[in-house]
Amino acid sequence: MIEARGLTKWYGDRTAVEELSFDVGPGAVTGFLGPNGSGKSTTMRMIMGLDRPDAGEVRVAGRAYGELGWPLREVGALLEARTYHPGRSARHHLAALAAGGGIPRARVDEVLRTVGLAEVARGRAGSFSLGMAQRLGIAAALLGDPEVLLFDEPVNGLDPEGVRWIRELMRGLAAEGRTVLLSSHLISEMALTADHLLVIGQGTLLADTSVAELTADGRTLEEAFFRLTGGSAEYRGETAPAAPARHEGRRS
Ligand SMILES: Nc1ncnc2c1ncn2[C@@H]1O[C@H](COP(=O)(O)OP(=O)(O)OP(=O)(O)O)[C@@H](O)[C@H]1O
Repeated sequence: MIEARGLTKWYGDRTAVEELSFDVGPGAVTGFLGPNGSGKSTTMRMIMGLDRPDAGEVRVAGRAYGELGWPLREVGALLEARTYHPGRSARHHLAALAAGGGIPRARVDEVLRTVGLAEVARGRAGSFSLGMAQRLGIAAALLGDPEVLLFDEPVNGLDPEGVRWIRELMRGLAAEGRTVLLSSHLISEMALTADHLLVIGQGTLLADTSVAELTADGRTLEEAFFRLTGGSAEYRGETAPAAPARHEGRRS
């Protein structure tokens, strides 16, 4: 269970997250959706104790992250790929995390097999592709066999087989009764993976609802998302490149 109450974060005079309150419950995949810059990563960082809220609080398994005795055994997260030393092997990286987190060494080989990196686990992780780095980040999140899991854009860089694998992994973790919070910009993928959705725009909560409810009137999840976030996208490109100004010559 993740419980956020009045969660607020400013960067200078910019409000990244404002008065966010929500619960993420066990036994389901909860999708975390929002346009670029809407505050998803900031929220996940606050859940993981990496950013301090300016107001409000967030609890994981009933406690603030900093109060957890063995945090890796309570909550696992993939927030960014490539958070390892490039000269270390995947196996060495995970073994160091296990040693520091009170996790049996045997878990290292288990999670390497789960994410499909067992064959390459002795090579330098610095040579990993983005997809392999994502898999290593997922292995680190799973290492402590935690009840609560957070994944920020886990399908980033994964090939179609990897995307399908992530979907099945997320669904499997939820089916085991775990709490799974998943952010992704791939709405079609979210429609296949998530049971519940938190939608944010400009740092505030726009919807806390089930996927079924959001699409009950026959709209696709993408249509529902655009309707919810229509006014809150911070960055928008042009639909066609602007034509260069023409200097019309004087005709005689
Ligand atoms: N370390 C930081 N310093 C200053 N501003 C920041 C910092 N981190 C985030 N922000 C700002 O906070 C806001 C929320 O950013 P955040 O990265 O949480 O959004 P996001 O929803 O994860 O975006 P994306 O989908 O693009 O990853 C943005 O306006 C961003 O510029």
